[in-house]
Amino acid sequence: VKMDAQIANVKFDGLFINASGVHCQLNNDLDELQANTFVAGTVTKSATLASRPGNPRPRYVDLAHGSINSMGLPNQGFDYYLNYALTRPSKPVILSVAGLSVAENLKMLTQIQESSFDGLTELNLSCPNVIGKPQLAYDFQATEEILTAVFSFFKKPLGVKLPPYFDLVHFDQMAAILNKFPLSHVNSINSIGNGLWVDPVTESVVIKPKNGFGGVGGAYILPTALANVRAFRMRLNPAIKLIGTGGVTTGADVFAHLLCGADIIAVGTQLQVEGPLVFERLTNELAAIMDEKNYQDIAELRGKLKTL
Ligand SMILES: O=C(O)c1[nH]c(=O)[nH]c(=O)c1Cl
Repeated sequence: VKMDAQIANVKFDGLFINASGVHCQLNNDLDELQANTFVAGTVTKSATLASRPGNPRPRYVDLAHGSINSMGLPNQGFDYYLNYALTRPSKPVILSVAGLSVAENLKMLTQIQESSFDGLTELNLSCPNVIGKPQLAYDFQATEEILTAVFSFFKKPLGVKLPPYFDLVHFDQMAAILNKFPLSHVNSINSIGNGLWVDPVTESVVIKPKNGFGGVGGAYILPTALANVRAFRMRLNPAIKLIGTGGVTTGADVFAHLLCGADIIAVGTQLQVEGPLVFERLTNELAAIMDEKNYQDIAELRGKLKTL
């Protein structure tokens, strides 16, 4: 079964990447994914200029049908990941940046522009867990302003990582903004921000930061992820590709994301729970579904979701 995709000048020989934040903080984590036959590319942990320890622990917990996290952007610092991208990969590396200010984002993007990096860059506009900082992409004016500033000098392929939206008018408004820019891709969705999990035994929250509020991932968020992928596919210029992230735990979930229009599939919580073997399982489960339906190539079904 033919499973590949292209975003800008970057060819992915397969469908699967990790979701940023999972299995991608250190070189060894990234190398392990790069070496995995069923992984088509890797995304680095979103970087800030300086390295960060992140929020106090416990800051990640697996739940019955997903996860909750308030990591707080722990990362090795931007240079570490740029260096990895420049020296190590056999497969595409997507460089994720999440500066704590517009200026910090512009600084990192300038360094990428001036470097020999020729892969994809992803501007994370949706981290929900930096205390005191909003998820930038919920502010439409600020989003348009930062993208205008970025594209005034950044000439390499650039995508954005978006939070989930929950209102059709918001899809219209955000897509109208994004369509103004020569984006390589949109990665939708990030975790559903500021969920809360309660342990009835301890009568307590389960993560320490932010009084227990954190981004929700995993099966809980699949319907929201599918809606966002579909909504943006229906609204964005076809030249803007889609990375479908959120809620993928089975081959059927992958198939659903593809029907909604995803070009590439990112796996987060299920990768955290199951480890890199998840990619072989998802590949096999998807291939079985495609065989059963007599599809030879993903291109035959991508974006072809039917309505009633
Ligand atoms: O707390 C985090 O590090 C984090 N956690 C998320 O669920 N999404 C993000 O984009 C980030 Cl940056």
